[in-house]
Amino acid sequence: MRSESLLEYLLVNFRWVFVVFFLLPCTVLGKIWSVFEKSLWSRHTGLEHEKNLSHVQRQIRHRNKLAPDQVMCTARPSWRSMTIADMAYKKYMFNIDVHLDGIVSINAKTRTVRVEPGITMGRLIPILIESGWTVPVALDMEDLTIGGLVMGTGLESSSHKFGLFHETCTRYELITANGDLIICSKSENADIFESIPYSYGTLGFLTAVDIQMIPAKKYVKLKYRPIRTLEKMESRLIVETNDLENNDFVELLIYNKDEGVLMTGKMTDGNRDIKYVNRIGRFYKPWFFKHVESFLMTWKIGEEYIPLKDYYFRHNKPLFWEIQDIIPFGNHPVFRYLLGWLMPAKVALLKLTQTDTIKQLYAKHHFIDDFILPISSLKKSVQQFHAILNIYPIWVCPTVLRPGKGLMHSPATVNNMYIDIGLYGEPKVSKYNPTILRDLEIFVLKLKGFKMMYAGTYLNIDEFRTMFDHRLYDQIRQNLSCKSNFPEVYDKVNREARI
Ligand SMILES: Cc1cc2nc3c(=O)[nH]c(=O)nc-3n(C[C@H](O)[C@H](O)[C@H](O)COP(=O)(O)OP(=O)(O)OC[C@H]3O[C@@H](n4cnc5c(N)ncnc54)[C@H](O)[C@@H]3O)c2cc1C
Ligand SMILES: NC(=O)C1=CN([C@@H]2O[C@H](COP(=O)(O)OP(=O)(O)OC[C@H]3O[C@@H](n4cnc5c(N)ncnc54)[C@H](OP(=O)(O)O)[C@@H]3O)[C@@H](O)[C@H]2O)C=CC1
Ligand SMILES: CC(C)=CCC[C@@H](C)[C@H]1CC[C@@]2(C)C3=C(CC[C@]12C)[C@@]1(C)CC[C@H](O)C(C)(C)[C@@H]1CC3
Repeated sequence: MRSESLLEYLLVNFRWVFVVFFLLPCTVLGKIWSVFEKSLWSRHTGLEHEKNLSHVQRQIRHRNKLAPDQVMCTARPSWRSMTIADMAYKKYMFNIDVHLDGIVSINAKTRTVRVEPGITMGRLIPILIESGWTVPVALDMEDLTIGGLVMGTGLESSSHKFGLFHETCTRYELITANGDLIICSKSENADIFESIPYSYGTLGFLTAVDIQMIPAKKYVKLKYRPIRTLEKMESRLIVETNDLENNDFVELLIYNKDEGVLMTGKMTDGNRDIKYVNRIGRFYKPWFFKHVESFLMTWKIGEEYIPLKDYYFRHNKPLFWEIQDIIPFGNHPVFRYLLGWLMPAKVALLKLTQTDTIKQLYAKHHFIDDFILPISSLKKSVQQFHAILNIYPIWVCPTVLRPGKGLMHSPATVNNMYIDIGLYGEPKVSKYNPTILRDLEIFVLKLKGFKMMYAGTYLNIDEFRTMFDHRLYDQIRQNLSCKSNFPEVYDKVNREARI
C-alpha cells in the first residue's frame, strides 16, 4: 500500500487518533495564544479601528483600478467558516481582507457594544459578562463571528423574545463598492440598514456593528420537561414561547418521533437557597444533549441552576451531537476525566485537516441543515423529516419573525412565531440521497418557511427569490452600484458555489 493511501486510510478510519492526539493539543495551544490576544484587546482603541477601516478602503480602491470586473468577497478562508461546505467562489472572486476582530467600545449609557465583525462569540461573551453585560441573542458556538451572523443569520433560545441576531443590532458601518464608508441605522440610511442582514456580504463590507446589551445575571434557572407525542410538544412549545414574562430561553430537543425534552429558562442572580449549581461547562461534565436525554429516563420534570456562560455555550463541546461521529467515546467518563479538558476541538482545525475521502463520505452519508418554519407546523414537519431522514436528536428553537422589507421577514404584517428545526447527523433511512434536500426545501417553501443558507441550496434562482424577498435588496444593489462589484446572494449559496 502506498504511504499516501495508508495515511488516508488511517485518517478516515481512525480519525479520532489524529483528533485526540494532535488536533486537540493544537487547539489548546491556540487557546494559550488567545490569552495573549486578550491582552492585545485592551489596547484596541477607536484609533486602531480607523486604521483598520482605511486598510479595507485601500484594498477596494486598489481592486477598482486593477480588476474592476472581478466581483469581491471577503478573504476569510473557507476552513475558518462555520459551515461544512467549501466556498468555491472564493477562488475566482477578488478577496478583500476584512479581518478586523476587536471590540471598539462598550457604552453602558446607550447599552451598546461596538465591535468589529471578525470578533467571535467565544471572545465577546466572556468579556461582556465580566463587565456585567451580555447580548440578547448569544449564540451557542464559540467560533461564530458577528459579521457572519449579521450577513448570514443567527438565532438562539432567546430568539422567541428578541428575534434573529441582527434584530439586536442597531448600527452598521459598511464600506461600499467605491470604497466609501456609510453608516446605517434605523434613522440613517434606513433602507440599507434593513437590507444588510442575510445579504451574505453582497452589498458591501461590514467594518463595525453596534449590538444592544442587557444586564447579565449569574445563572440560568433551567426547567426540563419530558414530553410524549409531537402534538403535545407543539402545543406546549406554543404556550411557553408566549410566556415572555417567565421564559428568557426556550428550546426543545426531540429524541425520537414520540419523545422530547422542552427546556425553559430564566436569567437570575439566584438567592442564598441555591444548593446545587450544575456547572455544565466543566470539562468532565457529560455532553449537554446526553444530560438532557437523561430526563427521558426518569420522566420527571427537572430544574437546576446553570452559570450563564456555561448555558450559552452548552452545545459547543459536542458541536451539538456532531463530535460523536469523530470521537465516538468522547462522552465516556474515562475519556472526559482524562482528556476532556482538551475539548472542544476547534472546528477550523477539523475542517482544515479533513481529507477528501472524509469530505465525500460526509457529502454522501451525512445531513446538516436548518429549516425555519411556522411554529404550528412542528408536528407536520417533524413527521416529514422522520420519513425522509430519520435523524435524531432534532434541535428546535423558536424565533419571532417581524414584518419588514429585508430578505427574510414575516410574510404577514404582524410578528409571527417560527421555529428553527436543525437536523445534524447520519440519515437512518435505506434510500438516502443528498439531492433529497431539494424536496425538503420545496416542502419548506410551501409552508412559507425559510432555510438557513450556510449549508447551501438546491433551489433554483426563481424558487430562491420566492423564499426570500428581493424587492428592497435589488433596489439597494442598484443604488450602491453592486452589479459588477459584488455577486448576488444566490451566487454564493447555490450548490455549485458551496461544494
Ligand atoms: C460521513 C462519515 C464521516 C466520518 N467521520 C469520521 C470522523 O470524523 N472520525 C472518525 O474517526 N471516523 C469517521 N468516519 C469513519 C466511520 O466512523 C467508520 O469508522 C468508517 O466508515 C468505516 O466503517 P465501516 O467501513 O466498517 O462501515 P460501517 O461503519 O458499517 O458503515 C456503514 C455505512 O455507513 C456509513 N457511515 C459510517 N459511519 C458514518 C458516519 N459517521 N456518518 C455517516 N455515515 C456513516 C458508511 O459510509 C457506510 O456506508 C466517518 C465515516 C463517514 C461515512
Ligand atoms: N445558531 C446559529 O444561528 C448558527 C448559525 N450558523 C451560520 O454560520 C454563519 C456564520 O458563520 P461565520 O463563520 O461566522 O461566518 P462566515 O465566514 O461563514 O460568513 C458568512 C457570510 O457573511 C459574510 N461576511 C462575514 N463577514 C463580513 C464582513 N465583514 N463584510 C461583509 N460580509 C461579511 C461572508 O462573506 P464572504 O462570502 O464574502 O466571505 C459570508 O457570505 C452564518 O451563515 C450562520 O447562519 C452556523 C451555526 C450556528
Ligand atoms: C442554526 C444552528 C444552531 C446550526 C448549527 C450548525 C452546526 C451543527 C454545524 C455548524 C458547523 C458544522 C457544519 C461543522 C461540522 C458539523 C456541524 C456543524 C458544527 C463538522 C464538525 C462535521 C465534521 C466535518 O469533517 C467538519 C470538521 C468539516 C465539520 C465542520 C463544520
